Amino acid sequence: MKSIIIIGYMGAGKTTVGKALAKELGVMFYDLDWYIESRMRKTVKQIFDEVGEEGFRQIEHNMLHEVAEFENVVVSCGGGTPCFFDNMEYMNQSGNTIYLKATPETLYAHLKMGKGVRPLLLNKTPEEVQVFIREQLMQRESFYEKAKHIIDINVMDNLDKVNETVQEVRSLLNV
Ligand SMILES: Nc1ncnc2c1ncn2[C@@H]1O[C@H](COP(=O)(O)OP(=O)(O)O)[C@@H](O)[C@H]1O
Ligand SMILES: O=C(O)C1=C[C@@H](OP(=O)(O)O)[C@@H](O)[C@H](O)C1
Ligand SMILES: [Mg+2]
Repeated sequence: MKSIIIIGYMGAGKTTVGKALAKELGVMFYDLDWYIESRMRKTVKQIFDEVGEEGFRQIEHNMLHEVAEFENVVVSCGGGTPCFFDNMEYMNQSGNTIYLKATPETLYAHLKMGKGVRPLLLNKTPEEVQVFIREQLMQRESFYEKAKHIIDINVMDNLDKVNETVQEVRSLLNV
């Protein structure tokens, strides 16, 4: 199986869906943020604090090249991964890319439920976060839409939807 690479904005469910998909397929799962954290022995937040977003993007680019070398795996990227360097073209060459596409409202609802720390969203009021998501999604969409496959994620009010998305990916890729 060609590796499956999941992309999309923060809160789309890349990590959640990727993990469930890999489990079902019985293949290894790599979340790029987790991979970075274990290789650097620092959290994503610590990396942002120490070397800024620019430093993080360089590390992310390097680590992407490590995980994309693995065969027969599922990889979940960070929301910004496709938008820097030639990462998107590189991912399209290395595997089957899938964009989990969601509305700003769904993304915000997911992010509010989740406990994960996202440096780009810190120190903002709820209103500011919603505006930020809408604006950044518009800037990033053209990168995301280069993915080989796009799956629309509707408002997800329960985790059964994760399984629905996993089945959708499987039928799309015939895996
Ligand atoms: N299909 C879904 N239904 C409900 N909640 C979801 C779904 N997918 C993700 N979530 C929740 O949204 C939050 C963000 O998901 P996550 O997988 O971390 O997104 P990403 O990796 O794209 O930023 C998590 O708290 C997760 O439990
Ligand atoms: O969108 C982004 O620029 C980022 C998304 C995060 O990953 P998730 O999309 O899994 O939250 C993480 O890589 C970092 O906080 C930056
Ligand atoms: Mg994630």
